Amino acid sequence: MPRVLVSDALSTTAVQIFKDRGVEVDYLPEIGKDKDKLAAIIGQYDGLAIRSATKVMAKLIEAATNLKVIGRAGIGVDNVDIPAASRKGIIVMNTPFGNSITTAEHAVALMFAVARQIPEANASTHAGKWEKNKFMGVEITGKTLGVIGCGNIGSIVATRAIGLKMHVVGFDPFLSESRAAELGIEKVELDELFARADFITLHTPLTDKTRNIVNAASIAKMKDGVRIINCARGGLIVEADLVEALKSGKVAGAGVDVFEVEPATENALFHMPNVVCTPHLGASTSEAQENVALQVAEQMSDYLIKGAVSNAINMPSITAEEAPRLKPFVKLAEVLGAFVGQVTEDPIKEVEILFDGSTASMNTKALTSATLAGLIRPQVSDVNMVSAPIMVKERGIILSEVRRDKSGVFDGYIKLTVKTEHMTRSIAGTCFSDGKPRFIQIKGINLDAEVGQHMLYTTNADVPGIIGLLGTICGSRGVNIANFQLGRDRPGGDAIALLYLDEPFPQDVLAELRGNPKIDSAKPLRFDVNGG
Ligand SMILES: NC(=O)c1ccc[n+]([C@@H]2O[C@H](COP(=O)([O-])OP(=O)(O)OC[C@H]3O[C@@H](n4cnc5c(N)ncnc54)[C@H](O)[C@@H]3O)[C@@H](O)[C@H]2O)c1
Ligand SMILES: O=C(O)[C@H](O)COP(=O)(O)O
Repeated sequence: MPRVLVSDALSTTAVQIFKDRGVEVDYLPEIGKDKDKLAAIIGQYDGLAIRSATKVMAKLIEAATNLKVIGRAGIGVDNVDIPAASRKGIIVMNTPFGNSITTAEHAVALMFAVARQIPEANASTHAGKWEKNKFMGVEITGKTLGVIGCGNIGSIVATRAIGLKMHVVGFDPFLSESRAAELGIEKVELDELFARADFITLHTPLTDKTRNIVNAASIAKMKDGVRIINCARGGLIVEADLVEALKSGKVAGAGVDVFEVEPATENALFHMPNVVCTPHLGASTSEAQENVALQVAEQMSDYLIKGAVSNAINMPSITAEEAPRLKPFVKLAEVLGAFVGQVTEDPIKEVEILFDGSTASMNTKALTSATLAGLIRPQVSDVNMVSAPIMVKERGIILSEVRRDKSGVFDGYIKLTVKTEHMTRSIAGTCFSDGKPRFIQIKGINLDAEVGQHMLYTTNADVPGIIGLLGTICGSRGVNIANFQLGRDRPGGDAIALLYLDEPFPQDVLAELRGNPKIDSAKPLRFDVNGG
């Protein structure tokens, strides 16, 4: 039974869902804050469910020897070292929509709070001061709101603001004109947004491009008296620059839910007039927390139990419905990759994967990942469908995928072609109704060969006596041949043989075979025929 650790304060709905789905679960909501304790136990778990308090960095990932999936009950995954997780073959998934409305509402709430100085007025009133003249606010009706990042949350904020009679300008490099029109917002460049907005709200992920997007230079481009709201990530604003701009009056107010360093127990923004701070509460409503807990537990269970992948950051999605149909083809793709990976010694420069007929309409991203995993596993043993694409990219291998309509007798097949400096190799395979992978073409030679755990692949000229030669050498050295497959491109042309063996082919017999002038090459192969 797979085992999951919940290391942050998720709704306990998640715990029940894990149990109902047949996943053992430990709920230790405080442990995520204690790096050492977490590292000491993480090796026991197949899954880790987190919010933003658990930092899953390279050291923890190193210790996570059994971990297969990290589930983020929320949106931002900047607390997870995704490249390190991918290299280790760990899927990272989030719950992209579960808390968007809640977070958008928090941004709108902060905007009002800043516009009308509600927290300070509240504190003053509770203190019995009745400072009616002190808290003069501004209306938001008719004002321009600049939304930086018009994805799920940004677009909800935009539509709410339009409902509040604001004019909305948006900057997002991935926002199309048609989407902007659909939302009723004006798409502008960043500098124009800075120049025109009375209120600015941030809704981008924290990336190298967005880090420090609000700094002294960008603030200088803004309107005097601008108000800034940040419910996205702390690193988007240079806090020291914001403090200076608040002091000078350039920025009239700020609503800040997220900080450069969290938990933020000390910060230069604290105690400043008209700075409204909340402790990363954007996603903290009972509705959102139920949503994300339920969703993350379902997604993680689906993956651990059924192999279905949804909302993964570092792996193509595989739905629970398609997982059973895809499974044999994933195996086929791995086996094709493994064949070429084992017979290719030169560094690989290019990989082409052709999806013919029915395979072209399958989840080819998943099939490509599986092919690549099989292909590079002989060189890097610790690789899977998650880590293979990143490793292939890191090695500078050029990858191309081709899809085409059914072109031959098979309903569909996959053909893998690999180029090195010196040669091009190709292999094709399909799955029959028994779900078993078959090689249907090797080196352009047609055949119909099952996949065995231990095999020997030889190439030779098509001349009489090869079967006898292989049989004699193997027989005299006690190597039992369980089965045999032959193929040739034409009479007297190039020929190949596949021998099915009970055990790995002995090295000394291999040397004898390779020394025989009738055999061009002989390569022992091993396939994981039983593994998922
Ligand atoms: N305060 C909270 O509790 C809380 C809750 C949820 C999400 N968040 C944060 O909000 C962020 C946004 O969430 P979302 O669900 O809207 O994500 P999303 O992926 O739907 O939207 C992000 C948008 O940012 C855009 N973007 C990327 N780089 C940009 C750039 N350089 N300039 C402008 N736009 C850029 C993207 O194109 C995308 O449209 C998350 O990454 C997360 O960090 C915070
Ligand atoms: O990215 C998110 O989903 C938010 O930052 C929420 O974080 P939290 O789960 O720690 O509240």
